[in-house]
Amino acid sequence: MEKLYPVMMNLNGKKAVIIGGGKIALRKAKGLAGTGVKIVVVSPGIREELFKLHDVVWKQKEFEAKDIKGAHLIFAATDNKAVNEYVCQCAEANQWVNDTSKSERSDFITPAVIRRDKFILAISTSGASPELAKELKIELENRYDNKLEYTVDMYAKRRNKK
Ligand SMILES: C[C@@]1(CC(=O)O)c2cc3[nH]c(cc4nc(cc5[nH]c(cc(n2)[C@H]1CCC(=O)O)[C@@](C)(CC(=O)O)[C@@H]5CCC(=O)O)C(CC(=O)O)=C4CCC(=O)O)c(CCC(=O)O)c3CC(=O)O
Ligand SMILES: NC(=O)C1=CN([C@@H]2O[C@H](COP(=O)(O)OP(=O)(O)OC[C@H]3O[C@@H](n4cnc5c(N)ncnc54)[C@H](O)[C@@H]3O)[C@@H](O)[C@H]2O)C=CC1
Repeated sequence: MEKLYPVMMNLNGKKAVIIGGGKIALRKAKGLAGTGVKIVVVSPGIREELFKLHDVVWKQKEFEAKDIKGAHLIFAATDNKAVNEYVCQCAEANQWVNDTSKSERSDFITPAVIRRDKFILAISTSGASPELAKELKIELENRYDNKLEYTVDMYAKRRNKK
């Protein structure tokens, strides 16, 4: 695989479509929540917690190609790998797809994340071991504690004075 490029995205006003309404769909939606992105979930069934999330619109149906029209980000998160593969096939070349069941098929992947307001630490193994990314996150959570919010604000203030 080619090397991956890390980036922090401003998703305000963009559209993300998640195919599937289960555990992994919920995890991806939680990561997107609060970014200002419009989240559409396409799935015959949906977890209650996902349904209740802010900014989520649920289309109760099985996936069809037209469901990803106009989407900037697409998450193929069904428990059916053939459906996930079909989602990838349906995407236009200028759309970004994350196949949660097959990293090599993805245009982007989501890292393990530590967030302290403006401070964001993203940890990735380039898809090699999500489990390790999660373990490292847990290990680093104490090192980068809530105080960091204030440290960032302090540095930002000092910077703005210049
Ligand atoms: C490529 C990637 C694509 C993507 O999902 O974006 C991907 C892919 C896959 N994950 C799989 C399995 C598991 N994933 C987790 C957990 C997490 N997975 C996350 C990210 C990523 N997972 C991306 C790479 C990240 C990197 O750069 O390293 C985390 C970090 C963040 C997040 O989910 O947003 C989140 C931790 C959240 C946290 O911080 O707590 C666990 C453990 C658990 O759930 O507790 C397991 C079970 C153990 C195991 O299998 O290792 C499978 C097999 C599926 C199958 O069996 O079919 C695939 C498919 C494949 O490998 O091809
Ligand atoms: N990337 C990651 O971090 C991980 C990815 N996975 C992958 O994610 C997949 C999903 O896992 P879970 O969310 O736990 O499964 P789940 O069983 O909780 O949810 C599956 C969802 O897919 C929906 N679905 C099924 N067929 C569909 C169709 N044709 N169109 C639209 N929606 C459809 C179901 O209604 C259900 O809501 C797994 O099969 C696995 O391959 C699993 C673990 C971690």
